[in-house]
Amino acid sequence: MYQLTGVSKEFHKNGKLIEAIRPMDAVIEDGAWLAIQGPTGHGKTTLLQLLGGLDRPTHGTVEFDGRQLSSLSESAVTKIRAAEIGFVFQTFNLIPTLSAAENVETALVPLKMSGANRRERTMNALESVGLADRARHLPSELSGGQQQRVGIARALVKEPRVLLADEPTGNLDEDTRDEIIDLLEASWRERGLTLVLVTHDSSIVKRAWLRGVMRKGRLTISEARPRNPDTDPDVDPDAGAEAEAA
Ligand SMILES: Nc1ncnc2c1ncn2[C@@H]1O[C@H](COP(=O)(O)OP(=O)(O)OP(=O)(O)O)[C@@H](O)[C@H]1O
Repeated sequence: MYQLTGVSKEFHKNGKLIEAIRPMDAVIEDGAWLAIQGPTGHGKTTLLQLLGGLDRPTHGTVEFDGRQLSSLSESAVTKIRAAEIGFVFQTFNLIPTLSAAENVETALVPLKMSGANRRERTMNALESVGLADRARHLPSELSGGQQQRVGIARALVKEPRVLLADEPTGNLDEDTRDEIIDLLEASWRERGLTLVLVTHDSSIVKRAWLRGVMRKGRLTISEARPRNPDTDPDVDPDAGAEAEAA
């Protein structure tokens, strides 16, 4: 799914150089469930932005499904992002003046489908997160957990290949956190997604399949738990090798 080679990201602020990502390599296999933790300011969000094509590395290449995000035009990356990459944010990022359904539907606008098709997919997505009966509610009329469910429906409605979640439960209490992680995990399992999630919460990392640690701008990935063949979907063991050969 992802192959990062020699990737670094530098920022310049007030005449100072900030090395948010130091030169690193990584492979994230198709169908992986990777939870990334690490101290604050060590590059986790920056890494997610590179994986999502929201930003470009200073050096190195980010390959997504055989395509080098770093060398594609802005419009080509925007197209990939719109069709194949779902984002979930800590602060939900819903548009306050739009209903739950309208917020979800916004993700389909760039995909050029009929209004009827958009509305049908929107309702299916809201139903899949248990919020069909809240379709007309504004974000301010929903609880934090419900708002995050809308955020997840918005990310899933386009049927992405990857879900990138940045502290998706950071603003929620523990019970709601567990519900949201259950939902993300079910989506990963049922839809065969690749799930990459950043969190400060060790109890979430224990549920993931792979544990990533981001320290001083470098990611190391290790197995968090053995794969359970009864409940975990298959991954394509050659995905990394294929990306390497491409
Ligand atoms: N747009 C930017 N301009 C300048 N510096 C930036 C920018 N984005 C991030 N940084 C800096 O890069 C470093 C890594 O930031 P990043 O947000 O990736 O860390 P993080 O691990 O996600 O932190 P947290 O856990 O607090 O969210 C920090 O020193 C941050 O100040």
